[in-house]
Amino acid sequence: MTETTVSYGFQDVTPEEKTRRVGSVFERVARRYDIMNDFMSGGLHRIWKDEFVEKVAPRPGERILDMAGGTGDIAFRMARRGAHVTVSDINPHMLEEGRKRAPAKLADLLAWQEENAETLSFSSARFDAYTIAFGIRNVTDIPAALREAHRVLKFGGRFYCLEFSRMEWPVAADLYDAYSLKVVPKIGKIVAQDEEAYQYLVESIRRFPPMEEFRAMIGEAGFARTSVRPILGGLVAIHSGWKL
Ligand SMILES: C[S@@+](CC[C@H](N)C(=O)[O-])C[C@H]1O[C@@H](n2cnc3c(N)ncnc32)[C@H](O)[C@@H]1O
Repeated sequence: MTETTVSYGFQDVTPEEKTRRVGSVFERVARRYDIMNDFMSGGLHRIWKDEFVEKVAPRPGERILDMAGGTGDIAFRMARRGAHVTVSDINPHMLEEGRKRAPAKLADLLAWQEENAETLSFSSARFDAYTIAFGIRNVTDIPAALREAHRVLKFGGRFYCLEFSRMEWPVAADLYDAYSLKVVPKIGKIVAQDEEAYQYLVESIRRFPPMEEFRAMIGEAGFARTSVRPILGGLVAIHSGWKL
């Protein structure tokens, strides 16, 4: 009998092993996670996150679940617009860094809760919107996480995902490949003292499904009116869908 495997970067491992290894990656990098994002992307991740939150268009009083919310970058942006945001992540070390960084004036709008995206403890039809930024490719069972996103949304609720994808500009794509696979792990070694963690993070981008394939997966989870907006030729993409 063949054992089910999933990708951990370029390696195929058991689902349990992926969950364990991803947990270890984010435990190790939690303290340097935010500074590494600036180093790796030259600050671009801030612009992508701003664009993502523009698309979400949170309204005052809305209840939003920011899944795989890590150290809170997306949640802070949405809470600044008056939304009540539950920041959930499987990793307590990432949430702990987020709590430390949270602006005091947003405290009443933020709740922090450890959760596995695949098996949420929230009741059904609870949130107006669900966001997940640079998180879904780290989840072991992606279809299960998408089904859970659909379950916890109210009817009329919105789903948004920001994730790295495949750049489709030919020359730029080759340069980006070389930069991410060869340079980023070295930056990880210097800044976060962890080359292996950043090797995984860049390899996992290559193993993530292409935009249209991922869009189909969102549809299979039950979402309607799915769409995808590529940014920088598909380097990153914003996927969205509705629970109708
Ligand atoms: C690259 S970080 C993204 C953090 C944040 N959303 C951001 O944009 O900066 C990925 C996060 O996914 C979380 N994660 C991985 N697997 C998860 C799962 N099954 N359920 C919830 N969070 C998960 C990790 O712990 C990590 O905090």
